[in-house]
Amino acid sequence: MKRTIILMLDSFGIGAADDADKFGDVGSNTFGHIAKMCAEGKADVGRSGELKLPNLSRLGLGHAGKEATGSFAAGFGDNVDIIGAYGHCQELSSGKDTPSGHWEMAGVPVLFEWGYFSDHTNSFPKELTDKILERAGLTDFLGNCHASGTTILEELGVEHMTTGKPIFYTSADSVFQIACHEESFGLENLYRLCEIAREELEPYNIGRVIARPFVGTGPSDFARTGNRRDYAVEPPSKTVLDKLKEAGGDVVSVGKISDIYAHCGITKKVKASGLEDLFDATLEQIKQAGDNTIVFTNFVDFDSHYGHRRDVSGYAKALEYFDARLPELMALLEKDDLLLLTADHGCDPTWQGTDHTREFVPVLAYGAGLKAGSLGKRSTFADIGQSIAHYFGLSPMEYGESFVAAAK
Ligand SMILES: O=P(O)(O)O[C@H]1O[C@H](CO)[C@@H](O)[C@H]1O
Ligand SMILES: [Mn+2]
Ligand SMILES: [Mn+2]
Repeated sequence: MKRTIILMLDSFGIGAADDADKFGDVGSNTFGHIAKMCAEGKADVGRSGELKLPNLSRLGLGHAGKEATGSFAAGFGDNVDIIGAYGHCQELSSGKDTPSGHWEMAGVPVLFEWGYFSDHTNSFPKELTDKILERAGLTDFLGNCHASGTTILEELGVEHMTTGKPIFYTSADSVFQIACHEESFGLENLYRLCEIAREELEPYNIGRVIARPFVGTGPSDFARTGNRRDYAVEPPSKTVLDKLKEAGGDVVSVGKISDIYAHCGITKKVKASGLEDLFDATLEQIKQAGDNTIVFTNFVDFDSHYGHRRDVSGYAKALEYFDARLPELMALLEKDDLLLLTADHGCDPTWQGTDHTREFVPVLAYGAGLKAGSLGKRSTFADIGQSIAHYFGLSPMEYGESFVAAAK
């Protein structure tokens, strides 16, 4: 029986990539800086002390971090019995965004440049927003800037609720984001507005439109909900997910995976939000998964709740929760299953600003006859996609080098 489980820890980078200078990210290290802050007693909100990730350590996380940066993260060292194959992957794609990272790990790096709205204020061309408003039957909008999605709600959420004007904002990512109140504006209205924006953005080469629904009555209780929806463009060529689907296999998306691949190569979508629900849903899908199946989960909270919010304690606590639940998941694995843990980019919560950071991502692989030990530095995330193709006996991907043997 052949099954691959991919646990995608959104934003869990393990040290500045070789080309971090092009992004202003030299010295960034999501994992390393969280561990350092924990060891210094500076990440004690809701948790305390050193970062403790015993199960990820046994899979090789600490060692992968050491190979990526030259030294072990604080609290991690050699005194662990390694059971996984571990490595660190450089990104080939031009951007440090979520779709690029995901597509590349499925074998399709993004070698073209995305469009960006790089002006921090008056970010959007008037002809674009005019068209979107006209088609949606609206007269005006708020925002028109780079922003953190929670800060902009504090600033403009009340005005949005009283005027009915949607909030349009962007970031260093190739995104057009729309925040609207779930009740006063309406969730379906927000989704419709995003679909219009997706169409009108076609000439601008923007990776994603993101619906950012929220609830609450004012800045003190505004909260974004799990009804976020990402409208991505389609990957530029077939990913390993498409290949397995075409070969008659199953590709189960848990959380926002399906959205990120624009629903290409997915045979089943399972909705879940929040770390606990995402983990529960993953376990349930592994229990149900038959032969020739990928179960692929995006754990988005690391990025959206903690990385972008620059919340070190929250990030550490979430990692410790994830780690504590890993044994439950590993107990469900069968002999030939392939377990892969990785990330799509960094989002160092100690870094300036609120954007992603260009980092190596870990690849921790377990099962499928893999020998414990180092896989070394991988020159592209596509090694993951190539390994999956090889494991399932699919035709090779154009990019990447496999680190697993084909399963019998
Ligand atoms: O600040 P929020 O809305 O979470 O936005 C973040 O999430 C988006 C997608 O990753 C990016 O634009 C990033 O800035
Ligand atoms: Mn991401
Ligand atoms: Mn992000």
